[in-house]
Amino acid sequence: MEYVLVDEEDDCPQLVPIPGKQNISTEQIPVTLITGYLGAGKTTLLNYILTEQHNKRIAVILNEFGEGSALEKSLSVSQAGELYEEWLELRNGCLCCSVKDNGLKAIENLMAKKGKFDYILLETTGLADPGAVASMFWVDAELGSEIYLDGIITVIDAKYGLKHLMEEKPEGLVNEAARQIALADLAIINKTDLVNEEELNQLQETVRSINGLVKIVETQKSRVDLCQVLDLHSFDSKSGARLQEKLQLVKTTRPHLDKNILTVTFEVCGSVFEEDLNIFIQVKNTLFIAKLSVNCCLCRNYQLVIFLQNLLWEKTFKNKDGLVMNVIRLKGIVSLWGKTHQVIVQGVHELYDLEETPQVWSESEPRANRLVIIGRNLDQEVLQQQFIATVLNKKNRD
Ligand SMILES: Nc1nc2c(ncn2[C@@H]2O[C@H](COP(=O)(O)OP(=O)(O)OP(=O)(O)O)[C@@H](O)[C@H]2O)c(=O)[nH]1
Ligand SMILES: [Zn+2]
Repeated sequence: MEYVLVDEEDDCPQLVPIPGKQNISTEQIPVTLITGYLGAGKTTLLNYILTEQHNKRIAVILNEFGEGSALEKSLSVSQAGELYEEWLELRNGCLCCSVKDNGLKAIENLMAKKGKFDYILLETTGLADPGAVASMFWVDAELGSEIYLDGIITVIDAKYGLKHLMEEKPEGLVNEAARQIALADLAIINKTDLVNEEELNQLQETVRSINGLVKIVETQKSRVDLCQVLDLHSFDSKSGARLQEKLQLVKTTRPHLDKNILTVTFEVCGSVFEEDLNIFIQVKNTLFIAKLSVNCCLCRNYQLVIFLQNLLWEKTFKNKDGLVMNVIRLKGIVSLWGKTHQVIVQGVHELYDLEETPQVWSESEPRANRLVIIGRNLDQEVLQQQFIATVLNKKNRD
């Protein structure tokens, strides 16, 4: 069942079913976001994918939208080696702020005109915040869009990557290069021909210290095995089985350069207690309801919801220096009371989502909740304690 949000009186929105939307075909097209600092090798990667790929109709969208104020921007789309241009009207001249209204619609219009693509690659500018673009695609997919977010790739310049990561930003601002790494599912360290082994190791370590979950590959001329790039299913439950193993390998990191961004992980045994209460969750974020409505049976798990809300929206968690924790990406597997299947938790900035995976908890193994959180000012101990205090039922802890 699909829902739309009807925001009647200020803060009490209601969900209303959209008639006739139930039977929408689920054949959605994956979109992969390609981020990376200026000159890292994004376009080289796109060209490589287009020439390597033979059995997919891939559309490449180059988001060359600068900071300028022009209302119309062109959208270059290349498909099967053919290049054409579309004109987009952007209200505020920046794709990340308007992708939902315009960018996505433009892509859908394009498909209506030119026939469906099998895959979409979207290159964002070196400075755009990929998190904003990513969350829009993510939410839209839940709302019945034809497109879903498959993964986020960042291309890093082996020679200048460290320098970009070390750039000091004014108080409160995140280093863009670090943020791109924090969000990524795959980091491609490109131009390895320009560095020696020691430099390469140092960069790898730094990338790993920011994002303990990201897969790192090294390339020259962005030549990477396509199965490492496409169809990653990083945001859906299809990654469930692999994810559990992967999460177990992740370690809490010590920040190397950007003092702030790091990865924190913890495991708490037991199941999250599912209160069978008809509590109306106080919601401030409309996108959140939109997402929860899709998984309505899970949202009753309000203790977990409260933990996530405190972490992502209320930002009530502080580290030991009193600095507010700020999450860029979150991933985990939780065990809900009464559910035989593992549940995936995903978060990008302030959005999060719970989804049951096809993976069943094994009878012989104790159930556990494992979270990996990437962001600023995180403290592993504090987060684990908060998780236990907020989420785990008392009965469970004793
Ligand atoms: N030495 C070396 N140069 C490379 C490699 N890969 C790409 N380049 C060069 O680096 C330059 C920038 O590559 P692009 O692919 O245009 O980088 P980009 O990230 O798309 O750059 P912007 O779109 O400006 O942000 C080009 O001149 C490439 O030929 C590599 O592995 N080694
Ligand atoms: Zn923007």
